[in-house]
Amino acid sequence: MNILDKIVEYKKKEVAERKAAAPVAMLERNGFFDRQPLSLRASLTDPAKTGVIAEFKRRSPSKGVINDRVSVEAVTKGYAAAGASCLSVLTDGPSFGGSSEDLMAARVNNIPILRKDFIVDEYQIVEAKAIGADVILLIAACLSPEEVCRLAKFARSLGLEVLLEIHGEDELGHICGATPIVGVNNRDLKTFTVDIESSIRLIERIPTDKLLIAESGIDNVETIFRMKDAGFHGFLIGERFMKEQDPAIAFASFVEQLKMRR
Ligand SMILES: O=C(O)c1ccccc1NCC(=O)[C@H](O)[C@H](O)COP(=O)(O)O
Repeated sequence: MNILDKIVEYKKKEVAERKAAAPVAMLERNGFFDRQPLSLRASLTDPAKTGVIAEFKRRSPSKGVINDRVSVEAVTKGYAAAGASCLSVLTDGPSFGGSSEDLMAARVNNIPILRKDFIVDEYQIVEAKAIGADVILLIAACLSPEEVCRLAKFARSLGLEVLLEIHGEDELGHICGATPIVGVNNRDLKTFTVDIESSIRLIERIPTDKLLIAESGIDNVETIFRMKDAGFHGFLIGERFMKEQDPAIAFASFVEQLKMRR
């Protein structure tokens, strides 16, 4: 069994336990449930912003501990102030050291927030709304095409946007009418190999009406410009900033480099 299958197997157990402890009706009473979500699409296409989805990520299966000394509130405020189009906050505990509390702490910011987790059940989408997320991630490698379309439609019925993540050609069939935003993960989540070139090749096969996000392994502005030229509209970046002592300062200096190249 590969690491992704293990994560998903554990996730299903975790969700079943949470469902029993806090039924949906209870989540709907959470403070954030009735707020109007912000739009990732609008933010990504705003020329005043960077197109970067800046991620708060304490650790990962591929890298172990990245940074466990910083506060989610301070880092995400810095990301937002420096021009992030969106925040991505890991809410998975066992593999990434994240939590729902992290996302709620990031909600002090007035830009869209992606709930970064392994979503396998409608319950997690209700949770996402209840903790203040605006966007959810659906990972093709964890779901069938039918599950993607069902979960995406459910998220949209709650006013949330959906980022569908694919990695290889074999996942192109997961794209559907309910998934207008498609992310191409440069990292193979089963082997952790990162390959920017294969993502660039893959986008030629994605319908041209989709908003495209490049994800993972982006560590310099040159890569952003290459990927922009190839047709990507947004860039999800975690470790490049989180590995630094002050991720917000690292992001601000990255943004300066982006501006100089414009
Ligand atoms: O990052 C991992 O090791 C990982 C392993 C298994 C499943 C998912 C994983 N990462 C999730 C992500 O998609 C990244 O956190 C995100 O794209 C940012 O990547 P990076 O800029 O390389 O930190």
